[in-house]
Amino acid sequence: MDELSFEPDDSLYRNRDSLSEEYTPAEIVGRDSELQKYHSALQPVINGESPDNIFLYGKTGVGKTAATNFLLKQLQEDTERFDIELTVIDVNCEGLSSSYQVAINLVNKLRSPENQLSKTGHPQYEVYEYLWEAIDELGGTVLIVLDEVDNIGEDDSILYQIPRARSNGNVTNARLGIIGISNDLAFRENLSPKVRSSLCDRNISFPPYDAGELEAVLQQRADVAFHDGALDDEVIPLCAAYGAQDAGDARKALDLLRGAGDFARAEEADVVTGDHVRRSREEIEREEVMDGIADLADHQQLTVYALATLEAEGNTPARSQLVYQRYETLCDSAVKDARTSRRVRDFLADLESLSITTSGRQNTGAEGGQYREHQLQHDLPTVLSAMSELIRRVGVHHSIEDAIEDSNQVIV
Ligand SMILES: Nc1ncnc2c1ncn2[C@@H]1O[C@H](COP(=O)(O)OP(=O)(O)OP(=O)(O)O)[C@@H](O)[C@H]1O
Repeated sequence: MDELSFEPDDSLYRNRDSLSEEYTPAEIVGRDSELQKYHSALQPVINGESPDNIFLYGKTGVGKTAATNFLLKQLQEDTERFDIELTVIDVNCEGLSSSYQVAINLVNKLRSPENQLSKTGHPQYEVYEYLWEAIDELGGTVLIVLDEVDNIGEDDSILYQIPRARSNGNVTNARLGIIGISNDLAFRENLSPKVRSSLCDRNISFPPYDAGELEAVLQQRADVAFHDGALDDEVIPLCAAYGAQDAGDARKALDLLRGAGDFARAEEADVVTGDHVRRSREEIEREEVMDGIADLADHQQLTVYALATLEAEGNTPARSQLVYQRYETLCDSAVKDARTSRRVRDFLADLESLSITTSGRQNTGAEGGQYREHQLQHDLPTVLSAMSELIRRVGVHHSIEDAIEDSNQVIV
């Protein structure tokens, strides 16, 4: 061994970073037909022809960005080989809610740091003129990639202006193409016909991954991430099966695998097992539910709070009526007008569909009626900590006094 070389000292991971979002895989697996279509849509570039405008759509985590990065890197290498001038400008439209903002962003990507445009205060036509100028200066073929393009909102004129810039005589020296990427499936449908016909020369749909495709994605990444023999045989099929259930999202499947590796590492296990995967999944679900509760509107959170106090008293599963009474008490304490009991029943149905609570139907027996009973789907401390901000405002109910660290507040 070279004295100065570094050796990984982790017995499980060889390269944990390769499971992260930033890592670019050497190859894209499980997307053969999509890559084929994408490749053929980009073919005009290497022929020195005007590029087609391409629109990629599919749900989150299905490989749209990964396939784009992979193919454009390949295209850049090949254009160099054939002496074709190509510039790729990549803009993620997250946080850019109009064509104006996207155009300024594009201009600034093409300008030197000392020559940047300020973000406001220019007439729109002027920003477009700067853009055409900068693109003409580049010459050759210019591909503009707009990821998460659905953020652009109603002012979508740029999606019309760029594809038409050459035929409108705004750009004469460069061939211009646009690649729009979106995970909002309704976005393309809602584009004005004018924009749709210019932007969508080629539509490429990325469907969710099935379990077999996810296995291929995970296996390829695991070969880089883990030492040989570090994973039990069931680990990858299990992550793939869960990933396929979770909307066929490769990002989630990779997170699950990394979580399992982290559980195994924390307990200094020799191998990652199916049990680690299951615990990783529970942890991820728990975080999702925490986020879900924290995002609820106040009256929905008050409904969860009511159920949590009943749970702390050992009174769950609890009938809707009982939940409602406790909810009214909490509303009083919060100095909020209580919603109707019917509305709270609707909240309880919503909470069940968000996997925050579970509800069951019971028969009343002789009268032949039915009623619903509810309980939390997750442990009480998790739920209470997701609602800590609301509890601070409303006050600590006496039933949860022991479960709250800082219960030095008004007791309801
Ligand atoms: N076929 C694949 N081969 C290897 N890795 C993949 C593949 N598909 C997706 N990934 C990985 O999964 C993660 C999510 O993929 P990607 O960012 O391409 O999804 P996306 O469809 O663009 O999603 P979003 O719409 O949320 O941006 C990335 O870490 C990516 O490297």
